[in-house]
Amino acid sequence: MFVLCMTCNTRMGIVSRYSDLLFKAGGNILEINQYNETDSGLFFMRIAFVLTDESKQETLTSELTELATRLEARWTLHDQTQPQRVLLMVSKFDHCLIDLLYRWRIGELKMQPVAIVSNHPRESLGAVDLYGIPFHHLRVTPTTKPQQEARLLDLIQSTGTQLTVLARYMQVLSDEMSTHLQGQCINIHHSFLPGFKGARPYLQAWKRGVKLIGATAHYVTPDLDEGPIIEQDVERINHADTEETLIRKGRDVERRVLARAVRYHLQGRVILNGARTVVFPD
Ligand SMILES: Nc1nc2c(c(=O)[nH]1)N[C@@H](CN(C=O)c1ccc(C(=O)N[C@@H](CCC(=O)O)C(=O)O)cc1)CN2
Repeated sequence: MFVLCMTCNTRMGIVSRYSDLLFKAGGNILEINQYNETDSGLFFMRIAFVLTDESKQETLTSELTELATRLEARWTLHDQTQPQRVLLMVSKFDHCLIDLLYRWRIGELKMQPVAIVSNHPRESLGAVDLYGIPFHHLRVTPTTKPQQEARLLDLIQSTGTQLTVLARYMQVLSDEMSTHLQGQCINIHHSFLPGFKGARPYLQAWKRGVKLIGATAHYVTPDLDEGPIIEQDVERINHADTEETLIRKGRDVERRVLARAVRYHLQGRVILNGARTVVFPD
């Protein structure tokens, strides 16, 4: 199966042009989603299709390129039989990492984990099964971040990483690194953004006395906790909760929000729209 994502200035006939092109190329559309953003005049579309004759893929790609040029469209085409190479990053809290690895092991997340990176030694993860995925301890201090990030960048390039997931990685990536990874790095923030940014959102939530806590998965940008949001969810809490019970209740929300965001990204269901996203959920 292939997934085509495109965005361009809206006009009549975009859907029919693509569906006609795919039909003539022997493509069978399995799922199609589109959205017209009236304010901006932008059009967004995702088409999942199979090719009845795989040998036509090259011709199809050149025809799609021509059409995108005529439409001045931004587009991507992913062969879903080629799982994306994913680098997972973690600090002390491993619940999101373990959850992603479990969903990968049972086939829910179609990805190819290529490395697990932590700023803490392997022992900090205890007896967690990493299924033979190479583990890299990249220690960092405020003064060694450039060197550490140079090693991280080497690893991302040498493993052919296509998606980096910050699964409770608690170090701020530099402007250079987050810009280099634009649209290819997803972070799980343990609050319902824009509320309670920073490193201790559950303490902030407890002090504020909120009745709902949440989690937010977003693409990483140089602006801390400001990246385009992919997915969010909440959990009801009450006056009797402490920071500890919020951290416990928060773990479940973080796990499901990050897993959904990673799945949507891997399935080509997220299209960047400036500082926001268009998401076609499954
Ligand atoms: N460029 C970005 N890098 C990271 C982002 C981001 O949005 N843009 N998100 C963080 C994750 N995060 C919240 O979700 C977060 C992590 C860490 C901190 C923080 O203040 N860290 C301190 C050090 C904390 C420590 O050593 O324990 C720091 O880096 O000085 C705030 C928010 C991941 N990276």
